[in-house]
Amino acid sequence: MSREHPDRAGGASVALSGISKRFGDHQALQDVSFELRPGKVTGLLGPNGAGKSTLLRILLGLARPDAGTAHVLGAAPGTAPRSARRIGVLMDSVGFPPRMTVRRQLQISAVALGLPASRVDEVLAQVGLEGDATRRRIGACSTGMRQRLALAVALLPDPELLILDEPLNGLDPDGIRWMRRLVERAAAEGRTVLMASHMLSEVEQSVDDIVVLRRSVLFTGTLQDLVRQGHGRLEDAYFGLVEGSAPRLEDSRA
Ligand SMILES: Nc1ncnc2c1ncn2[C@@H]1O[C@H](COP(=O)(O)OP(=O)(O)OP(=O)(O)O)[C@@H](O)[C@H]1O
Repeated sequence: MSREHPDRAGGASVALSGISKRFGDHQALQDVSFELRPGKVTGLLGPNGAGKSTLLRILLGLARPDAGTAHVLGAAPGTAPRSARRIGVLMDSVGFPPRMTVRRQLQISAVALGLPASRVDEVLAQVGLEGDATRRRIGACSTGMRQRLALAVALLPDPELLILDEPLNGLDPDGIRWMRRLVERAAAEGRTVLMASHMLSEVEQSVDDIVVLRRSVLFTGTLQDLVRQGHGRLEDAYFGLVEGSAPRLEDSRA
């Protein structure tokens, strides 16, 4: 099954070229370039402070790069027509108002996006939040339930592009398997999925392509090619890249 969207015809749905970003005297991103393809899940890997969240914020138009260009669904970040309904974002599941119920939070998000109320029940079912769980105050939800709610908000608009920052946080093994299937299905439907995660073993099971970031792009390509660099082990390939890059990172702070 493949969804038809004009921006998906052939080209990349996200293209970054030469993106750099500095905070004071700290160079957070340096000359970052890569592309994301429709129908693929791309894993964004990198150690703490590598610049992953900064990059996601730039993609969403929440931060401005100092240099470089970004195209997201055929436009500059944050400017694609109807972008709020074409991009689903899971970045933080702790920011919800604690006294709000799960269902009410989704109803408000649906109204804000101009979506029909029926969409709320559809996504609640999709993320496995039904019955009593939908009437629970968010403050009384488990971390895993909040993560499912955050994903439900991301899925509400039936987006072409899904940006997921640490989507597996707080999920139990069953939740992790469920998330993997959901992401796989999203890609099979022709969506573009970018997933930042520290969980290498899970990334290895979920993604088609990989970007390894540590201020600069250390690798961009298929999972298969990266694993081959580690002689069959993603972990070895990852640490080979990341540990090999450490001196250059320190040099940059001078
Ligand atoms: N608004 C800001 N002001 C100053 N420094 C910032 C700001 N945002 C990020 N940084 C710095 O930029 C670097 C990259 O941060 P970022 O949060 O993008 O990394 P990350 O890869 O997402 O890390 P983590 O895996 O820990 O979430 C870090 O050194 C961080 O302290």
